[in-house]
Amino acid sequence: MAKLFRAAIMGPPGSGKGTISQRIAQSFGLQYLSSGHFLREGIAAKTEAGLLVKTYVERSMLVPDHVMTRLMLPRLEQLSGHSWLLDGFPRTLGQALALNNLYQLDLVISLNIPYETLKERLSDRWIHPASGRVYNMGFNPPRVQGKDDITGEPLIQHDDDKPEALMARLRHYKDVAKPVIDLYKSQGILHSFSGTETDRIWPYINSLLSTKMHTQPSDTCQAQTP
Ligand SMILES: Nc1nc2c(ncn2[C@@H]2O[C@H](COP(=O)(O)OP(=O)(O)O)[C@@H](O)[C@H]2O)c(=O)[nH]1
Ligand SMILES: Nc1ncnc2c1ncn2[C@@H]1O[C@H](COP(=O)(O)OP(=O)(O)O)[C@@H](O)[C@H]1O
Repeated sequence: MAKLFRAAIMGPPGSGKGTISQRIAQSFGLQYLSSGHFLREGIAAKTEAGLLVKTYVERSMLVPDHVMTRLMLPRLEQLSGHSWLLDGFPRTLGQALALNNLYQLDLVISLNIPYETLKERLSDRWIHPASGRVYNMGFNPPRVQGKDDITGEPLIQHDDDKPEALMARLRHYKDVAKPVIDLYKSQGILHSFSGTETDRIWPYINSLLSTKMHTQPSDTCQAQTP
């Protein structure tokens, strides 16, 4: 059977994880799972998971590791037989170790983007809440202002994308991510990319993935089949 490919993308809020993940999913056919989107979906649908995490997500606090792993690991089990890309999970060392017990990641992408760039991007970020599609009024504006391209539904902004909340979020991200990054570095699977423009970083990621997925045959065709 073809070897499955398993990857994760890390980086501070606004670093382009969602944007790059969408390109990876489209170009390489990986199943894409964003923890933030998954949690918000549960909250909107008032599922058991949604009720459990609501207070944390609404205050931009990390959901405790035991809750997060209890939600995400079964979700990954549903993707067995597919190659996948995780965005936003694992975020802590505890989550990374729990994931490690079940799956060996093939590749972790880490994005290093300067603070000023993050601030500018997030103040301009608009989201279609139902799908998680992300727009930016300068970089990739919707076709009709304030409306999602596919559904025509209204776009929203997250409160915690405002500059006053950003510095604390970034500091917190760095503290929590460091041991996770160190773990993946020690496993030899971490690849870091720095820059201020997604379009300049993307060709390097594209070529890295082409090489990695080419050297180990993947199930990308299966992954695209519903
Ligand atoms: N100006 C600009 N905006 C970008 C670029 N890459 C992504 N964005 C926008 O920056 C915001 C944050 O990107 P996103 O992918 O949501 O980052 P995430 O928080 O790491 O998932 C979104 O509004 C994107 O459309 C870029 O190269 N330039
Ligand atoms: N891996 C995770 N561990 C704990 N909480 C998480 C995780 N992923 C997402 N969350 C929760 O969901 C919220 C939104 O996540 P996300 O969309 O990734 O945005 P951000 O990058 O701003 O944290 C977070 O503020 C947090 O409450």
